Amino acid sequence: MAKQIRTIGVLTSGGDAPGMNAAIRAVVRTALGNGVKVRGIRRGYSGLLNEDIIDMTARDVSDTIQRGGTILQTARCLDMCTEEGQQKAAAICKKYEIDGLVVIGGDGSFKGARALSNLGVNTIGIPGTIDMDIACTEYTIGFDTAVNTAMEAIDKVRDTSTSHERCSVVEVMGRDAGYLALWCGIANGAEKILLPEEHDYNEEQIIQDITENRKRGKKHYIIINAEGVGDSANLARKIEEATGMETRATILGYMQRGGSPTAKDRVYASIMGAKAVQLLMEGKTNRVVGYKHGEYVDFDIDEALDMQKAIPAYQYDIAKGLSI
Ligand SMILES: Nc1ncnc2c1ncn2[C@@H]1O[C@H](COP(=O)(O)OP(=O)(O)OP(=O)(O)O)[C@@H](O)[C@H]1O
Ligand SMILES: O=P(O)(O)OC[C@H]1O[C@](O)(CO)[C@@H](O)[C@@H]1O
Ligand SMILES: [Mg+2]
Repeated sequence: MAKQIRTIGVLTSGGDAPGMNAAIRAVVRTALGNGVKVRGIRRGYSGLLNEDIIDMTARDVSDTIQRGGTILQTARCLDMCTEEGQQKAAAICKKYEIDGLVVIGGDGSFKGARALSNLGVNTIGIPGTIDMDIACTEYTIGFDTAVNTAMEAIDKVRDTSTSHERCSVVEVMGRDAGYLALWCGIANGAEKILLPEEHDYNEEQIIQDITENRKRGKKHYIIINAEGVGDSANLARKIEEATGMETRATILGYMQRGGSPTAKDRVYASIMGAKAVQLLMEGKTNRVVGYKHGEYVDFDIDEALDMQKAIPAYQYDIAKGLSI
């Protein structure tokens, strides 16, 4: 029979994502509603290693569902990538009598969760990342807010680009993943989308395309460039030199990760947060919550991390076809 869970820990890790607070709230209230104590771990794995741990009540998460960022703070913690750091983190969980840990973050954070699971800490991951790069789930908390924020910003860039008949290189987040760039590319009707996953990015071809577009009477040329491709200012300079079309680079940056979560992010976060606690209460460990084929599901973390996710070629091709 599974050991009864008396205390649950919760932390957020990696880049913050809108909806993380809704997930924390759901974890806290589902646990407390089932007579389980909650310890909030501040600053991700860094806070765990520094024993930055607080008891949480239902009131601690009042008035947070609508707030961006994470009330628990977050961090990227290199020590957690070492065996020594992982052993220490597991020992601290035991010291604070944490029978189950909920980790809200991206693929990197899940690797830390897997390490803790292997060291005997029951751990469940919730996908919270604006990158949407977790293969086992069709949705990650934060993506909808981020893509809508970026889309609205790019609409504004487009207005001024059209008015001045300029080219704009707009850099969106995504160091390794191009989902945000692809979605903005389609939603904003961009002429070109540059993704970290596509290695066929060809400056000559972009320059030729811009020249042909001008001949066809297009008033602007919008390039959505993912952070992983980067170098937007340099690309803008080269385009201007080669085509004579005034070209500006706009880096949207952290505005994409901030802001109040959309209804979609709040709802997914609330359900995933509650499900994570239910899994721990069933004695499960080393699982990650996901959303697949219209249902909330869970996967083994090892299997989830082994799954591959590629940019859908079909969607990318359609985006190209619509940009004529
Ligand atoms: N291989 C690993 N083993 C143990 N812990 C890891 C490992 N990789 C990452 N982590 C931990 O998870 C933290 C967050 O990872 P990372 O910076 O990749 O962000 P993420 O969770 O993928 O989120 P996002 O990509 O949305 O910013 C790292 O700072 C580190 O503490
Ligand atoms: O500057 P930071 O905090 O390392 O974050 C940048 C990275 O994190 C993400 O924003 C995801 O949170 C990636 O898209 C990006 O590459
Ligand atoms: Mg990641």
